[in-house]
Amino acid sequence: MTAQPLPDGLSVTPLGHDLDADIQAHLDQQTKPPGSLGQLETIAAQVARVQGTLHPVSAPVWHGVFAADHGICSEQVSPFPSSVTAQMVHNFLQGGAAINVFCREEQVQLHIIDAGVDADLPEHPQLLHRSAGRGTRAFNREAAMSAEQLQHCLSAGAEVIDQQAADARVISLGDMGIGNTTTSAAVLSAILQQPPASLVGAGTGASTAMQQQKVRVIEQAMERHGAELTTPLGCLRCVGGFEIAMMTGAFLRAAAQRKLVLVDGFIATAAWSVAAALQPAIRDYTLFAHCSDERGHAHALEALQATPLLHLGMRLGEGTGALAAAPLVRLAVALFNDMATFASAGVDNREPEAGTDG
Ligand SMILES: Cc1cc2ncn([C@H]3O[C@H](COP(=O)(O)O)[C@@H](O)[C@H]3O)c2cc1C
Ligand SMILES: O=C(O)c1cccnc1
Repeated sequence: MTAQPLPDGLSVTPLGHDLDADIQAHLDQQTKPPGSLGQLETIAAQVARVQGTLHPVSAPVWHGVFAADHGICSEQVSPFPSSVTAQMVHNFLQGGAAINVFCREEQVQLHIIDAGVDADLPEHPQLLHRSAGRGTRAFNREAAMSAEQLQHCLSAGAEVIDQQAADARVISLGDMGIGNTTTSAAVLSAILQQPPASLVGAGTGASTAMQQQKVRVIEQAMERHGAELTTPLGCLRCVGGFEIAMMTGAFLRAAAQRKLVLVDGFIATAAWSVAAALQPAIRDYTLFAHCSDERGHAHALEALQATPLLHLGMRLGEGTGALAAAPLVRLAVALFNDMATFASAGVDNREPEAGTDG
């Protein structure tokens, strides 16, 4: 087993607590009973802490959809053919996918990243060519990717953040890759040390028999790769995907650059779980946007002690769940910045109760 190095620029510094008291005092001076805006207050406080300011901002938001193909599709783990990955990339570039509508409505900048799609893709201003190869290998039979491909993915994910999202304050990542619910279940199973059956679900609509096949190929992979799966990068190399590894690099770089990261559904959570295993401080910079209807997602979030904001019954990917939470971040930050205080509005603050100290 060879140790895999983590590329430079991916270490994440834990947030300090210097501003915490000022942030809380600001929230408590606003014209509302203390804490009455619930999680909107928590979100605003987190954005302020991430940005190190009492004047946080919720824009620009940058969204990247990382696309790649998966060798494991040769084992009949998805009802859809791998060709759909490239076809959906064309759909993204033509503006017709769900994520295009989210980005237009939210005025979010969108890039598609070819992390390793099995097709020739066109030149297009929104498409970034960063391919690590034309799809991974079937991970139940051999390692999904080489050590060089893994390093390429981690570095390319980080570079995409530097090159395309330098001024963004919020980073939202999505995926496109037929077969990647199986890949993600394998990654999460190894990272969280949970049985594959607890993380496998229907994906794009797998039957019960097909879900049993998904469990089988992951169990075969566990047996084949053994101790290689005990390190986060070994796990990514043996059973990961090109888009997932690139998302891991992008998540780490975004947090290293003190940007807020929005985590989408099952696939993004798999990529994030590797990032968190490498750099636990990434949690300080993270909002878990939603709980996907993919069966293993609730289980993974619970194991990661992560509380998602939304439960909308979505199970699409592309980053749609992440962007569904973007309006909440905008609202939370606007409330923090724009509400009057008791003093400025001339509203009487609460009085100490008789017989108590405070
Ligand atoms: C038309 C279409 C659009 C999608 N957009 C995201 N996914 C989602 O479904 C795929 C994973 O599911 P599985 O593991 O079952 O193949 C990923 O590409 C994911 O992003 C899509 C799937 C389809 C079919
Ligand atoms: O939650 C997700 O990310 C997801 C679920 C099903 C299919 N594709 C993605």
